[in-house]
Amino acid sequence: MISLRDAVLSYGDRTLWRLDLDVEAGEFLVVVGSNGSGKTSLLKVLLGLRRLSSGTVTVNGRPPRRGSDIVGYVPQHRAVVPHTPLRARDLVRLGIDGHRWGLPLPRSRPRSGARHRVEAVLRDVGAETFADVPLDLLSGGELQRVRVAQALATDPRLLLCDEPLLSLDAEHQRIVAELVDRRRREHGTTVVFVTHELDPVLPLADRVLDVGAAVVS
Ligand SMILES: Nc1ncnc2c1ncn2[C@@H]1O[C@H](COP(=O)(O)OP(=O)(O)OP(=O)(O)O)[C@@H](O)[C@H]1O
Repeated sequence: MISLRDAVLSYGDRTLWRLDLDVEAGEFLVVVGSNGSGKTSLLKVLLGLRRLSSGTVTVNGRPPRRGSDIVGYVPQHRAVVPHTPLRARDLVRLGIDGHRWGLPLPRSRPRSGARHRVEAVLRDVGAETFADVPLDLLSGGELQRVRVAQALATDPRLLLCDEPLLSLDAEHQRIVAELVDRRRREHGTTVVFVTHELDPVLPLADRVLDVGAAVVS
């Protein structure tokens, strides 16, 4: 599903990592590394939002393409704007209608069946009961479930999660990690999961990649 060959990411003179990596379909890869080691940058390469400095990357056999339906993304959490008019179900709907990743993408045409799809993913993550609650009123754990639902809205084959356990208590860390893993088990979705919290995901992970150890010396 993912292949990186002699893949190097540098910013100016600073090389963040050099990676040779194959991730199989249905694999659960956990990515760790210190602050600033390049974990988010790796996800952005896989999303087609950053170019490698050298080497090659393919996702599902092709160079990554921004806005691809086969990739779902749970970005690093940012605070919800107070008094936002958006409800949980609206956020999930945006995952289908084109304003994914906070970027206005060209395809903003509503798709047939989108409403049913929104209901289905809200059900999948157990968010039906708070689907109509404004986002700024949701608890951290509820909001994180809705953000996972948004990433799953296009039925992706690859799910990229950037620290989805941040600021959740231990119980909700387990709930969110298991939610992602259930998706992987039931649909064969490949998972790349960036986290500083290893305990909740170690029982689920096939492999752990330390990008901090993948730096060129
Ligand atoms: N466009 C850019 N130009 C220059 N430097 C950048 C750019 N984007 C990111 N960086 C730097 O690259 C480093 C890696 O950033 P990245 O966000 O990938 O780290 P991270 O491992 O996800 O960190 P954290 O754990 O703190 O979220 C940081 O030092 C960051 O400042």
